[in-house]
Amino acid sequence: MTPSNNSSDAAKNPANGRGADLEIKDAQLIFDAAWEDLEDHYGRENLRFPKELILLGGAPGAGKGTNTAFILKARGLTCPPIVISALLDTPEARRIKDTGGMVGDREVIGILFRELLRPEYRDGVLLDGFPRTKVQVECLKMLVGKMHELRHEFFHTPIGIHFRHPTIHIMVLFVDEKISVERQLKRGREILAHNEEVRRTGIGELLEERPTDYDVPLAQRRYRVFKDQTWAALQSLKEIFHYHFVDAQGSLDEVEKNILQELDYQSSLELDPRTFDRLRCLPEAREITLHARQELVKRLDSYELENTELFAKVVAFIDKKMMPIIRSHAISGRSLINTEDPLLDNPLAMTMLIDVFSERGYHAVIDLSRVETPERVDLATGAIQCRLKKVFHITVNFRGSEIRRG
Ligand SMILES: Nc1ncnc2c1ncn2[C@@H]1O[C@H](COP(=O)(O)OP(=O)(O)O)[C@@H](O)[C@H]1O
Repeated sequence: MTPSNNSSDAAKNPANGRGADLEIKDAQLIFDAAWEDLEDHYGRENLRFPKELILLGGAPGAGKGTNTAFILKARGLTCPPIVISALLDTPEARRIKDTGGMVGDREVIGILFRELLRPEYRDGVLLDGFPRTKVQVECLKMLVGKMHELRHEFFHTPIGIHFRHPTIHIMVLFVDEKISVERQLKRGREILAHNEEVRRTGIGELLEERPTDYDVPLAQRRYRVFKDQTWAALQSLKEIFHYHFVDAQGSLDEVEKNILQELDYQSSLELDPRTFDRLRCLPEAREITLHARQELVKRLDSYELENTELFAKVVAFIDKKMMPIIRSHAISGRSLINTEDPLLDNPLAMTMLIDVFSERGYHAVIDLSRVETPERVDLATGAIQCRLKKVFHITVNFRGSEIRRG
């Protein structure tokens, strides 16, 4: 594998004219190659990935390394984290990292996928620094897709237990450029001091000295690369996975508090996979309210165009039969209208009525009751024959008048 590949480098820079489609195609090619390699090397039944992935992102110096142990403890994980930049250790990868750039997606994906298969990560693992680009984000989505596919494939087999429902958390530690640069330089100073001490005493291990931790323009470049590429790429994961945004500007204590708060809040969402599968067909309230207004407009226009006659009847019904009553309740803002009009037997007419009121700023609710009215008695048997009467109770609420008596 080559340390850097041109296609993904180009994809990382939207300014060079390559569109999102090409980025996805790149991702598909990179993913397919990496996946094929895994299947050939390990066999499909051995592609056992971690049940839980915690993807820790954030600007350089945001505190990813600093807070890793704390996050692992909070999630009950005991295995060490996977630090992506530490995995990328070829001379070429080092050269790119030293100048504040990013190593090619092909290399990152290839190395990471293999690493994820290590048995110690089965229950869950934290990844520090992945995904960093749009292509890596797409590859992550494809990987999770494959994890679901394998889960279904092996569900009813003796090895089904190794293919559990994956839970993916994205945690982004946010700091601004000023703090990012300050903390990168702080880390540089700490590492220098540590290494001097190791050399002096011969005790301990030397830490890597990164050029970006000692040079303000390089540290700034790293921040900007993060902001332009990684930040945007991470946003697209919000809708798919558990997404935690953590303000990491404050003191260590404050950041820990923010992390716990985020994890606590989201843990209520971590249902058993079967429960989740059962509920996921129901949209969340925010999803349906988000586009409610546009949907209403679309429906009203379609009534006018496609069901003109019925729509005209509904509007005439509201105008002639309901509005006089509603007007007489203008002070209270609440009126209840009962009707047996057969127009409302048509469910579409009912929907139209509710929609028209919504569009005009009212809130209408329809309730239906069926009343059996005795019509005839069979004198021989005593049986009573009833007629079914349908009564629609329409409640219309709106903002009443502010006028108060007295
Ligand atoms: N909340 C914080 N307040 C002050 N310094 C911090 C904070 N979080 C991290 N640091 C310091 O910033 C430097 C970089 O942190 P590090 O965890 O290595 O960042 P990252 O892994 O995100 O690049 C370290 O010197 C660390 O001690």
